[in-house]
Amino acid sequence: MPSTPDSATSPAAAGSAPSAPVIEFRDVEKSYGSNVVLHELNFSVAKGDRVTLIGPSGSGKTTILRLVMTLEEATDGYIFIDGEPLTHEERGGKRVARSKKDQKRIRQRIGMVFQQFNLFPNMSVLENIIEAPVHVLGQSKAEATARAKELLEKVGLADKAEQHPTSLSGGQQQRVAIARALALDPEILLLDEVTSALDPEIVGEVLGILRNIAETTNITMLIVTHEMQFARDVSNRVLMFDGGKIVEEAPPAVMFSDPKHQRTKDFLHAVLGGEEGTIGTH
Ligand SMILES: Nc1ncnc2c1ncn2[C@@H]1O[C@H](COP(=O)(O)OP(=O)(O)OP(=O)(O)O)[C@@H](O)[C@H]1O
Repeated sequence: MPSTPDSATSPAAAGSAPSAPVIEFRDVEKSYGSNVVLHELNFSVAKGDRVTLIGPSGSGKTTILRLVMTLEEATDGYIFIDGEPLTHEERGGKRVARSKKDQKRIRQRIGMVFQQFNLFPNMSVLENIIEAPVHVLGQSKAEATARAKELLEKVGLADKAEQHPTSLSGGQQQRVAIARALALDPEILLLDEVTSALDPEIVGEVLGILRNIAETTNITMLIVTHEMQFARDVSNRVLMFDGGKIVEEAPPAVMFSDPKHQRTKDFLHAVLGGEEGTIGTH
């Protein structure tokens, strides 16, 4: 198995400018004991793509994000970020782990927002946002603070910088978490069910901010969500998973109005209550 993206099929081989996919999964397998949760998974994500992963509970969507974030390691296969192996590479015919230093360097290009916010409760909002820029990227406190203030403005929380996360609503905490992920100026943003822990009436405020980020930046996004309208609005590709495999891929307008695979039809019917034809029409 080659350790770099296949030159025979790359744009470079076809004579155009060389550009590796931003994310590539090649024959990735993930097991927990005897439970195989991802089966020889192959897909790639181009720069600026917004890819939504949908599928029933347990189909492996979150595991994919956790693999990209290096919170989990694949059992087999290779993940490439900008053409560079993330956690493992092939050397001398063997699958070899990369150094923690290399993994950390690559991971700095990736931001993730979790369902449960994961903010530091003992730090102020501002301290939460500048922590990684200062300690991971080595920015000065002044530089990181200036950027954090811009981001707080962007997520509508400029007046909350000195408060602690516990004094904020769930929606506000998630907006802080989004600002924190953006503070690293990530090339890739991973969104894992970011509205699932929120009361229905504040889901819209968080999705509105993410829509704005999608419209005003070129950040590559990998999104796990049950908010099909959000997927319709933001993404250009939808991948339907079942049992750790991709069963169907399509642009959202096609996936939500004319799914081909029976599993996709059943899933969308269950999620949308038979209203799949109306997604994107309002
Ligand atoms: N740390 C773990 N240890 C053991 N099994 C795990 C672990 N994490 C995930 N799994 C299993 O991996 C499978 C895929 O889980 P994953 O969370 O990726 O699914 P999902 O599609 O994101 O589901 P949901 O929509 O419910 O979040 C499930 O069967 C789950 O039980």
